[in-house]
Amino acid sequence: MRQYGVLLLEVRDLTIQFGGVIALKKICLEIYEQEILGLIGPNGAGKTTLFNCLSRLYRQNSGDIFVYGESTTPLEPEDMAARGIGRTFQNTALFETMTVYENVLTGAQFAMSGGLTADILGGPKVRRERAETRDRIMHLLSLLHLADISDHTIADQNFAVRKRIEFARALAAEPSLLMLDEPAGGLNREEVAHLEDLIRQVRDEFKVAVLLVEHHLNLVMKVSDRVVAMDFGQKIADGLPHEVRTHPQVLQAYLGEETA
Ligand SMILES: Nc1ncnc2c1ncn2[C@@H]1O[C@H](COP(=O)(O)OP(=O)(O)OP(=O)(O)O)[C@@H](O)[C@H]1O
Repeated sequence: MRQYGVLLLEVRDLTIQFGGVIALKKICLEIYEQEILGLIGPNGAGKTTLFNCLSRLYRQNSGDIFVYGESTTPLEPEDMAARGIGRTFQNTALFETMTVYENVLTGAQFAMSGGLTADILGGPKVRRERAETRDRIMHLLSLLHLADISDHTIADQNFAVRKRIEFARALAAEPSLLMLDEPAGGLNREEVAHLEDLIRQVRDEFKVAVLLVEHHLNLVMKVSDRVVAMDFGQKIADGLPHEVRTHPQVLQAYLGEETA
C-alpha cells in the first residue's frame, strides 16, 4: 500500500451546473505533494470543467476546493499562482508577438519581488534576483529543449513547441501543483515518449505535484502514481493505474471509445 505524503489539494463535494447539464456532481478527490495524478474520462466527462474550477475560472454551485487546508472560494484566478497552483491550456494561450524567453518570463513575474518599480529603482539585491531569474529561465528552456529558440517569437512555433513553452511558463512560477491539460494532444509518438520522461523529471527536480488530464491512456497509466476516472461528471474510480485501467465502470465508460 502506497504511503501518501502531505495533502496539498482537496476537492470536496464539488458540483457545477450549466443550464440543465450537471458537469460535475459531488466530486471528491485529493492530491498529495509530489504526486503525479492522472485524470481520465471519455469526452464530456467533466475533466476540463474540474480544471477550470481548480483554477477559479469557473465557480462551483456547491462544494469547495482547499489548498493546504484553505478554502479557495474567495479567490480569483490571478490569486492561484501565489497559492502554488499553475496550469497549461488544451489549446495553449501564449503571447504571440513576444519571444519564447519573454513568454516564460511572464510566468516568473509574480515570483519576483517588486515588479517594474523595483526594476527601475532596484539596487544590487534586485539586480541579483533578476540575474537568478534569468538563469532559472534559461535552465527551464534547456530542460524543455527550447534554449535554441529562446529569442524567436511565438508566431513561428508549431503546436508541439507551443505546448513545451506553456509547460516552461507554468514551471517558471514555481508551483506546488502543476496542472497539465492534454499535454500529449497533437504530439507524435517520439514527442509523447519525451513528455513521459519530462513529467517525471520535472516532478523529481522541482518537487511539484502534477495533475495530468489526458486522453492518451498509455501515457497516463505509465507516468501516474494514481489515476482518477470520471464519467458524466462523477468520479467512477480512484486508485493505482492498473486498478483503474481494469475497473469495470472504467471499461464500461470507454466502450466504443478509442483508448490510444
Ligand atoms: N462553459 C460551459 N457552458 C455550458 N456547458 C459546459 C461548459 N463547460 C462545460 N460544459 C459541459 O459540461 C460537460 C463536461 O464538459 P468538459 O469539457 O468538462 O468535459 P471533458 O471531460 O473535459 O471533455 P473532453 O475530454 O472532450 O475535453 C459537457 O456536457 C459540456 O458540454
